Amino acid sequence: MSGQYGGETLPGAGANLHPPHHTLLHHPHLPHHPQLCTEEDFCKDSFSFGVDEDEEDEDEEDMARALDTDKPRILLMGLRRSGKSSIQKVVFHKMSPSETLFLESTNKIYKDDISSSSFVQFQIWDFPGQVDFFDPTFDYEMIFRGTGALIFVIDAQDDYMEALGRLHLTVSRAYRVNPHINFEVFVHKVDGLSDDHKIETQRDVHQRANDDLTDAGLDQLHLSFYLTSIYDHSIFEAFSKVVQKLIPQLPTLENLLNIFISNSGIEKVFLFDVLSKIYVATDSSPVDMQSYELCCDMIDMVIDVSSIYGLKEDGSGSAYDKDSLAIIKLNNTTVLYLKEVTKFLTLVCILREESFERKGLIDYNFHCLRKAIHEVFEVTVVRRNCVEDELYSPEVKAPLLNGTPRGPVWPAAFLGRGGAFKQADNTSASGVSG
Ligand SMILES: Nc1nc2c(ncn2[C@@H]2O[C@H](COP(=O)(O)OP(=O)(O)OP(=O)(O)O)[C@@H](O)[C@H]2O)c(=O)[nH]1
Repeated sequence: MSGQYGGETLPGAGANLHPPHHTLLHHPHLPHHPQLCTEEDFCKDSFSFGVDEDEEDEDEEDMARALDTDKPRILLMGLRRSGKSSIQKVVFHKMSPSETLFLESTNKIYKDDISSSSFVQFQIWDFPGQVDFFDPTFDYEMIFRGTGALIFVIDAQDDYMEALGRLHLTVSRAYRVNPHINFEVFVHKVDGLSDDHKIETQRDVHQRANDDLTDAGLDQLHLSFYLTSIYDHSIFEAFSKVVQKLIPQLPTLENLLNIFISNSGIEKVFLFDVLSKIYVATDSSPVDMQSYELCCDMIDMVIDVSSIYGLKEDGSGSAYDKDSLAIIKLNNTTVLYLKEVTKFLTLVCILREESFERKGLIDYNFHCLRKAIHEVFEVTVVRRNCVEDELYSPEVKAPLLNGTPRGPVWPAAFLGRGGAFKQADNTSASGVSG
């Protein structure tokens, strides 16, 4: 076991909660991530198009294999040097932002299989800047057909008119092939802009992109816009939103978290993917960046301290496991409470010190919540297996998102069968379904 800080308070932690931005660099003790090992492994799993002819057959086989998988696919597209590879490396490979300065230009599609959570299993495909839709080796129809989200990255520090033209071409093609794709636009590198300039740029990009779509008769195509930078948490926030749209269980999780916080006197809760610090769900109160950043920093700190002091003497063990738990009391009467939920997920709560006096109640409710979350995913896996075993007809495939059932699945604990949350006044609260 490692990383247990149960009941311990780290004095003055609030003041020192900002370790260097990405201290998690290549942690060997995080849950095994098949694609996170080395750059070499990463490249082995890539495939290319429009490259040397003798590589083509192999590449096509790779592509066919990749397309065969049922995992949701997220595409990263945009002009050269807009920041696509940097985003992928910083969010999923713990590269520090300053290291991205040395990234070489991508000339192949890199397929990165993210299996960092038991249910958020998706692939990120990083495209080279010079994608040519007219290149016969680039089968864009096949690629777009299996895509869940298309992220188009626009460099906000550059003249973005060319990027807007490319955005229009890309999304209109993709939409014609697969109208179910979520189209996400990252107005990126905004760290170099003043606050006013950021807002103005986003407004301008939004306006021009939508005008282009209206002119092309594509008003029904919806684009979502995010201001992002790899130098702060905005890129993680934006990616969280992108990923959440691909999680069919999101409404169930949100309901569970709402019930949990209202019965436990908690102010805000995030369910995090530990490795990427993407939050896969939160309660329905608004997210403010400060709270999100605080929770991200807490995860970094727990993993860092665990990696140093929590492993066995022979260095075995994991920096994050079922006993991982941390409590930090800040100097402004706020308490941060982190607890393991699954191998890949952790819950981070923000609450007042006085609410934390009822720790027993919080722990009991956490136990119910944890059980419910496990049931959500067990039900999902069972349902997925049943569906896959029974039929492969288009009718059955249709409601699936790349192999995962859409629509809410109600765990027993949530429905009041397998348990119930306790309320702060100690009465029992059976779950409200729906
Ligand atoms: N200031 C700033 N620079 C960034 C940011 N993201 C990426 N960059 C820089 O932008 C440059 C290009 O980044 P890449 O990630 O290589 O861009 P790309 O879109 O993958 O480029 P291609 O592979 O040529 O298509 C690098 O020098 C990065 O350090 C950001 O958020 N802010």
